[in-house]
Amino acid sequence: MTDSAAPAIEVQDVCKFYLSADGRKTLALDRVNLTVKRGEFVSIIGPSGCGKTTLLKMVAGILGWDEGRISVLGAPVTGPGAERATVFQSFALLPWMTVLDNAAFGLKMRGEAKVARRRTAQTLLDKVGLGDFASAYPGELSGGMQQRVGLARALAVSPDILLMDEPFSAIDAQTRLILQTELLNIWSGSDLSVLFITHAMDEAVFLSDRVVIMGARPGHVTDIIEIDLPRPRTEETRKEPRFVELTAMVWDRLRGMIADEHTGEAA
Ligand SMILES: Nc1ncnc2c1ncn2[C@@H]1O[C@H](COP(=O)(O)OP(=O)(O)OP(=O)(O)O)[C@@H](O)[C@H]1O
Repeated sequence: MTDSAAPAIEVQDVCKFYLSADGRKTLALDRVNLTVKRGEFVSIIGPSGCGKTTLLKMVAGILGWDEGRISVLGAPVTGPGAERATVFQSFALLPWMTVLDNAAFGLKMRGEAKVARRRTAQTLLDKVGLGDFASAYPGELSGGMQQRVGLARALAVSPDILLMDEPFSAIDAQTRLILQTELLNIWSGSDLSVLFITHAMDEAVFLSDRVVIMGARPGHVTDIIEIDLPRPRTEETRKEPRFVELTAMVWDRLRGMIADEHTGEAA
């Protein structure tokens, strides 16, 4: 059961420990709180190892936690669910399947009939600009095109919530800018709530309503920055003084933590 008034994602006082090979318990996330409202686009940025992927996997329902509560659409997370879809950095496409069957894969897992799932997948491939590549194989596509297939596959299952773990980080810089705009176009015409992990400050600012900054050792939320840039955002947005200012603000908040991390490494 979902609650129509509840936020899309609610993380309350969540702690996560990992067990190291020698049996020691390490605190990976320390009392993390995070809310993503319905229809909101929220990015998480933070130094390597601060627990961004751990948090996303917990919201996806593929990793447990030790303390606190996580709910989506008002219902406690107890595992993966039909209302959430995930896009990973690694594309995670099946190389022996055509682009169409890759895009239809989530629907196949849900038991949808072949004709219906292929029809839906074709619609989504058209939406991400790959309509003509349905019968190609992933190995024949560029990285940017493969990630478009990953996005089509995630959207094909009509999720309420899209969880994206550095989806554009393996893609060249120019294509990345184009994919950011395409993602915003898809999101703005939908009711999707998005939780997006990135290392790129300009990407976080360009895409988001709010940017959540995390610190490491143990992972915790240090800041939340409201991104008050008007929408729709376009290539012109990137040239606006406020865009530059917000990107600098994110860097200011991150810089100290990253400097500490390098000092720690050198010691
Ligand atoms: N399976 C695991 N077993 C033990 N420790 C783990 C495991 N997975 C992650 N960790 C540790 O938990 C912490 C958080 O890892 P996580 O991958 O969530 O960070 P991250 O912020 O996503 O990093 P990156 O930006 O480098 O992808 C790190 O210190 C990592 O070494």
